[in-house]
Parts: sequence; structure tokens; C-alpha cells
Amino acid sequence: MGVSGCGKSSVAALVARQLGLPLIEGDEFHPPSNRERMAQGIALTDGDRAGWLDTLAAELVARPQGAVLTCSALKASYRDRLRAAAPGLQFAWLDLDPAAAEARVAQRSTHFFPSTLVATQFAALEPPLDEPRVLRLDALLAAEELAGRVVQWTRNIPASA
Ligand SMILES: Nc1ncnc2c1ncn2[C@@H]1O[C@H](COP(=O)(O)OP(=O)(O)OP(=O)(O)O)[C@@H](O)[C@H]1O
Ligand SMILES: O=C(O)[C@H](O)[C@@H](O)[C@H](O)[C@H](O)CO
Repeated sequence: MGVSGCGKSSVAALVARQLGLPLIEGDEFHPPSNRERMAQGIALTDGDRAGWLDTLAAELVARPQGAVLTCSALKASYRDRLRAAAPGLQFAWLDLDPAAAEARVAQRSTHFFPSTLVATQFAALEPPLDEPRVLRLDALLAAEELAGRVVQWTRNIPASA
């Protein structure tokens, strides 16, 4: 989880491969209307994200053996929606500063998400502090290092944590 550009896709691909789990790319499940809004520079609202989160929840339910999901999951209520579908869900939070996020997104010329929206991601972000099963990571570290930390954490976390 984390804002646009924090490295969700890059790190999750490595984690999924190392854990031998399916990868669910959250962005692929946005309805066209959401993608159009973002491409036009309009930030998504809670209402825009509600159906998308329901879809992602269903994707998790469909994989009881586990999966690696990339999802911005910016607000506590969004994370609670996903946890309700997948009890025990773990969140790796790629914590990145606004300037670095904007620089990364601006460099991606082919992506639908414009860098002008990065500030709105930080406005929406409710950091997952004091929530269960959360690993905070410095997203400036190398993707391989981040993936290694996630894999180690997810293998060691007790089921009851
Ligand atoms: N740890 C990293 N160090 C340096 N650059 C990175 C790192 N992780 C990702 N990047 C680069 O930053 C950009 C965004 O990465 P990525 O697409 O993985 O982020 P994301 O969180 O999935 O973004 P979005 O939600 O907008 O799709 C890419 O150009 C990627 O190569
Ligand atoms: O909740 C959101 O606002 C969205 O999921 C965004 O995070 C983008 O889809 C993603 O970052 C693509 O760049």
C-alpha cells in the first residue's frame, strides 16, 4: 500500500515471485470511469473507490491460499474493507515523501496517472499507524531490499498478531 509512485507494483512483483503467490494488480480493477477521472487530473472520492475496493475484496476472497495485492489503500476505512474480506491481511506500507513520489510519477510518461494528482494522494493518506499487521518501509530503499524485508516479515509474523 501507499501513494502513487511509492513502488507497489515493483516491489509486489518481486514479493509474489519469492513467495510463490499470485499477484493482483489493484489498478487493473479500476472501472474505466475511475481511470478516466484520474487521467483527467481528477482525484478519486470515497464513492469512486467503494466499488473498486469491493472488487479487490472479492479477488482476495477468491484466493484463500493467499495473494499479493497492490492497492493504494490510502484510508483506514479502505483497509478495514479489505481486512473484512481477508482476516489476517498484512499491509506493507511503502512510505515515500511527496517530492520523491512526484518525481517518480513525473518520470513515467506512459502511465495514466498524472503527477499533478500526487498531492491529492498525500491529502487522502491516513498512515496505518497503530493498525495490526503493518510493516512500514522506507520506500527510498532499493526494490530488491524492500521485497526481501516484506518476504522475511510475512514469513515470520505470527498468525495471531
Ligand atoms: N524502490 C525503488 N527505488 C527507486 N525507484 C523505484 C522504486 N520502486 C519503484 N521505483 C520506480 O518508481 C516508479 C513507480 O513505481 P511503481 O509503478 O512500482 O509504483 P506504484 O506504487 O505501483 O505506482 P502506481 O500506484 O502509481 O501505479 C517506477 O518508475 C519505478 O521504476
Ligand atoms: O486510490 C487511488 O487514488 C488510486 O488507486 C491511485 O492510487 C492510482 O490508481 C494509482 O496510484 C495509479 O497510479
